[in-house]
Formats: sequence, structure tokens, C-alpha cells
Amino acid sequence: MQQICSNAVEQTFAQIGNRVDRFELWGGSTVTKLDPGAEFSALIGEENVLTDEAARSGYAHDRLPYANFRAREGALVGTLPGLVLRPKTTEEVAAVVRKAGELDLPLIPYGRGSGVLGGIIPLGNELMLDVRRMNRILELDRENHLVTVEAGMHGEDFEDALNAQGFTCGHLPQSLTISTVGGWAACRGGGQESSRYGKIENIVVGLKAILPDGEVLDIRPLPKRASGPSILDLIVGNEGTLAVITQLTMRIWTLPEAEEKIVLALPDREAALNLGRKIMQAGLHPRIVRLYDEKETAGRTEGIAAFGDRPVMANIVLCGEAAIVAAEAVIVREFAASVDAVETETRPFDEWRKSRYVSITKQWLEKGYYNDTIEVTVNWTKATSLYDTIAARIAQVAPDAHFSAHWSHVYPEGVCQYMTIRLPPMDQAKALPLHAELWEIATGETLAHGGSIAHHHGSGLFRGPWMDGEHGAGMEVLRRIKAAIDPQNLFNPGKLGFPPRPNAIDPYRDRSTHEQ
Ligand SMILES: Cc1cc2nc3c(=O)[nH]c(=O)nc-3n(C[C@H](O)[C@H](O)[C@H](O)COP(=O)(O)OP(=O)(O)OC[C@H]3O[C@@H](n4cnc5c(N)ncnc54)[C@H](O)[C@@H]3O)c2cc1C
Repeated sequence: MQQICSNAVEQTFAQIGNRVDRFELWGGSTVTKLDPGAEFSALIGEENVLTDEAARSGYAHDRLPYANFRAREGALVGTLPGLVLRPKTTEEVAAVVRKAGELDLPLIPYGRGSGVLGGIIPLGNELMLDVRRMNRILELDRENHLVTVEAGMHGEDFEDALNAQGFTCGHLPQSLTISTVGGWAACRGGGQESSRYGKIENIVVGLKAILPDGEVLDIRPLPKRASGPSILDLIVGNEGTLAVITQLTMRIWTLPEAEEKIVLALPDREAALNLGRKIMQAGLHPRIVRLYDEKETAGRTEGIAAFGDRPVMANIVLCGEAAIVAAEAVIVREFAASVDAVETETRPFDEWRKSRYVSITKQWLEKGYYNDTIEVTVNWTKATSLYDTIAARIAQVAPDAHFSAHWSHVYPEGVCQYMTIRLPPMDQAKALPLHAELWEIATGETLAHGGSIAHHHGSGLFRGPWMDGEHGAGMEVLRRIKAAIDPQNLFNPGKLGFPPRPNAIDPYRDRSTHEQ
């Protein structure tokens, strides 16, 4: 499996890179020659159909690091979208989808392009369906603790509006300021407070979405059901391949009345992981659990003596009713003592909180580095071995590479390992295969450790080659569902390991030969 993945990714993206010029020439030409612009203008207004190249160029890729590396060299991974369409309502989305079906033109839903797996990259001049004009909160239901919001609403605006009413939705990704509510659900995202509020699939309880035939799917926001498999679960995480989400109904919570911050220095990573496990298995509800390896601890704790002989940091933050917070704090401190942790000043946490929505990737990119992040999940029993194995293998193949990790999404049964990999500035011809090899090591070892290849970033384009390894027979189930719901392959073709359209860039073209 590992070898397959390595070859697939390396060849796939090297190949796409080599073919870039051809695809740049294609940019917009096939679709704009057909000129369906007028047809869509009749549905959503001429001003909401963007045809010029400059506007379409802004939608050529998301924040997939590989695409950013290629962009540094002036190259595209895919094509430009044929047109950009900006509908305002669920009905307009339905009308656009029906028209796209009639014209047999594939489309890609677009939130704010903050995805990091290439989910919105057009592979053959797809229409880009920018949902950002759908940006209102439709209902705040205080009694049932639910909010209904349009999918294109800006994440930070949404959370700010809830806070102003005394609520939070509890989904606070690092990308809060650059993403949409619909994008969170489409990618099955996870926020920084997931240990208290859950991932987005625990928060979204109902939605409206448009299926590839233009039908409106309306999932009512009910507590729980036992009426067959969950359709909601099929749509949350579909990344635009099965449905365009137009509205979401989400749980909300009152803003917590009390908070307690506990910053700990621990002897090693194993102690930190044990602490996280104990906290979650005891049924506590911390809003933040952040466990850092030695490298990430060192970068955050300069000048704090406690980390001299205890080089690993844990930040635990409790919140809620004051009496519960006080009781949980007693238990956390008992657990901390049992793993030989020492409590220290809260400065590292306070500093993290101030910059919690700021990404450091851009600064590395600007300096010519190849920076990337990979988040996977694994059971507690395999967590230490997963880290050690990946760290050792990366050091072997790329001694100059940076590798570090933290664990900030914890569950009773296991943990998300969030890894940063970074290659120093070098020729791209050398860097890209090496970058692919680091991905193969991290992802292949995750599968070998029985883990999942993705915790919250989604799969998009880049993780396609590993989707069979991830799901086994389940991937064929997904392929059949996709083929049944979307027989024309209209919705975001070529993503999530699904087949691309004929004549589009096929990122999986050579995969079968590598599998032998
Ligand atoms: C610096 C940085 C930090 C990040 N931190 C986090 C984090 O903490 N947690 C986390 O979960 N993610 C994180 N991400 C990843 C990314 O921000 C999330 O995946 C986010 O949910 C994507 O939202 P978006 O609106 O930008 O979607 P886009 O990037 O526009 O789209 C992502 C995918 O979803 C599909 N899509 C978008 N909207 C819809 C819709 N309405 N209906 C159907 N499909 C749709 C697209 O077609 C695409 O496949 C981070 C990214 C960056 C760059």
C-alpha cells in the first residue's frame, strides 16, 4: 500500500506539473466557446456570472500546499474554471444545477477556498459555484438551541453574530476567518474546541442541499433517528461530490460562565498522551486539550524553567458552569500528578489563544520552503508508535526536513496527530518527489497503524490515491452511491477518489499500473 501511494502521488502530481502548459491553454476556452453564460445569466443575473480570465484565475486553486508550490513557479495544478456562478438562494442553486445538467457541464461548489487538499481545483474547466452570496442567519431558535444559517456565511461573522446573542456554535477551526460554514460541513471539519463541542458532524443536525438532478434534499433538524442509515452523514463530508449544501441547522450552546486554564510540563510524549486519554475516558469536557511534542513545546515555552527537564507541554482548558469547572479542575490536576506533570504559568496558552486563527504557512512559503500539514487519527494504543515510526522514517529519507506534531483533538478511543512537515528551499524537481515521499510515509504508516488518513481537512484531490486503503470495500460502496446519485458525474468530478470526467486531467490515470 505504501509503495502504491508513493508512486501514485509522485507520478500523479509530477505528471500534472509537466502538463501544465497544455491545461493553461485550455483555461476557459472549452466552456466559454459554448457560451452558456447567457443561459446562467437568465437564472441568476448577468452580474453574477463571471467570465473574464482575471476573475476566474482567483478560483484556480485553494490552499493545497502542492498547488502553492507550483504557483511559486507560475504553474497551475489544474485548469481555470469555465465560469464562476454566484447564486443567492437555494432555488437559484437548484436552477443552476438543472441547467448545468442540461448542458452537461460539471460544477464545483466553492466556499472561500481555504481547503488544503485541492477540493476546489478544476480538472477540466468545471463551473465554479461560489456560494458566498448565501450569507445570512435565517433563524436563531433559543428554545431548541439551534441556529439555521446559509452555507456561504463567513465563519467568523457567524460566530461573532452568535456571540452577540450569548451563544457559540463551538466550531472554531484555525481557518475561522477564511472559511464558510458550508465548507466546514462539506469537509467534515474539526474546530479547536472539539473535545467539548465535537466535530462538525456532531454539531450539524439538519441541512438543505441540492442533488445533481436539481432536487432539494431537506433533512429536518431532529435530535436522533433510527430510520435507516444516516443521509445527513452522507452529505456532511461529501466535499461537493454528491450535493451542494445551501443551508445548515446547527447546535448552539450558551457562552460558558467560567473558565480554568491549566498549563503543564511533562516528562515525555507518552505521559502527555496518557493525560489526554485519561481526561477523555473519564468523561470530562475540556474546551481545549493541546499536547505538543518536544519541538513544538520548545517553540512556545522559551524562558520557562519547568520545561528544562520536562520538555513536553499540555494545555488543558475547562469551561462551563463554575461548579463543574472547579470539580473537573480537581480531577485534571490529579491526573496530571499521576503522569509526573508540573503545573506552570499560562503564558504559552495565552499567546497561542491570541494567534489561534493565524497560519504560519504563508511565511514559510514566501521564504521558499515546502511547508505542509497532515492530520490523521489513530487509537491511543498505536499513537506513540505512529509518531516514532514516522519521525524516524522521515529523518532517514530527508535529514534536512522538519517534522513535528501536536495532538489537539482527543477522544475516548484515540487522538488526531497533527503533523507539520517542511523541506528547506531547493529545486522543485527535487522537492516535489521528496514531498510526495513524506506524504507517503505519514499516510502509509497511519494506515499500517490501523488509523485514518484524515481527521478534519477532508480528502479533496490530494488524498484520492489513499481512499481505497482508507475505506476498503466501503470505497466501492461510495463509488456506487456516487454513480447512482450523479450518473452524469456533474458534481466535483475526480475528487475523493471518484473518477474524473473524460478529457479532464485525470489524477489517477496511472494508478492501476502502480498497483501491480
Ligand atoms: C491556515 C488554515 C488552517 C486550517 N485549519 C483548519 C481547522 O482547524 N479545522 C478544519 O476543519 N479545517 C481547517 N482548515 C481547512 C479548511 O479551512 C477547512 O476545510 C474549511 O472547512 C474549508 O472551508 P471553505 O469554505 O474555505 O471551503 P472550500 O475550500 O471553498 O471548499 C472545500 C471543499 O468543500 C466543498 N464545498 C464548499 N462549500 C460547499 C457547499 N456549500 N456545498 C458542498 N460542498 C462545498 C468544495 O467543493 C471543496 O471540495 C485550515 C485551512 C487553512 C488554510
